[in-house]
Amino acid sequence: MFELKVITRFAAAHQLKMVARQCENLHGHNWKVEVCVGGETLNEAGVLVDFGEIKTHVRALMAQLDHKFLNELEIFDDQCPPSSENIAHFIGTRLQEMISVPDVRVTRVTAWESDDACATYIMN
Ligand SMILES: Nc1nc2c(c(=O)[nH]1)N=C([C@H](O)[C@H](O)COP(=O)(O)OP(=O)(O)OP(=O)(O)O)CN2
Ligand SMILES: [Zn+2]
Repeated sequence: MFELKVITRFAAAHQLKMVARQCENLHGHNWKVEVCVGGETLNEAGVLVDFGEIKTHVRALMAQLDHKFLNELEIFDDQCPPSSENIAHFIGTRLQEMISVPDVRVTRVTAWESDDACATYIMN
């Protein structure tokens, strides 16, 4: 299998309950997001899918998150708070819906909220 990775970033604010107490205060992160897509078959140009297509889709998703107060977005709520886990899940599931190339699927999304902490959603 071939796997491609595209890295993007966004800045946003959030509040989390029931983690470390200081997370309940409004605060922000500069998230780094790694998106991986995989597949078996290369096209006639010798690529799985154009990096540009993946970047276009990921940028559209980043635009929904960048410089937002994540708790106020419709995609998050008390059952799905804006943790790095749920951010990675949101990006992965939406990106899969956007990719137009058959047999290319999102394999994993990693959301780094700092240099030393990240959450990865692995797609089935
Ligand atoms: N599994 C998760 N744990 C935590 C998440 C998360 O999304 N998934 N998020 C947070 C908060 O975003 C919080 O802002 C991070 O705070 P903290 O862990 O305290 O980060 P620090 O850099 O301040 O940590 P140090 O202890 O100074 O390294 C928390 N947990
Ligand atoms: Zn935080």
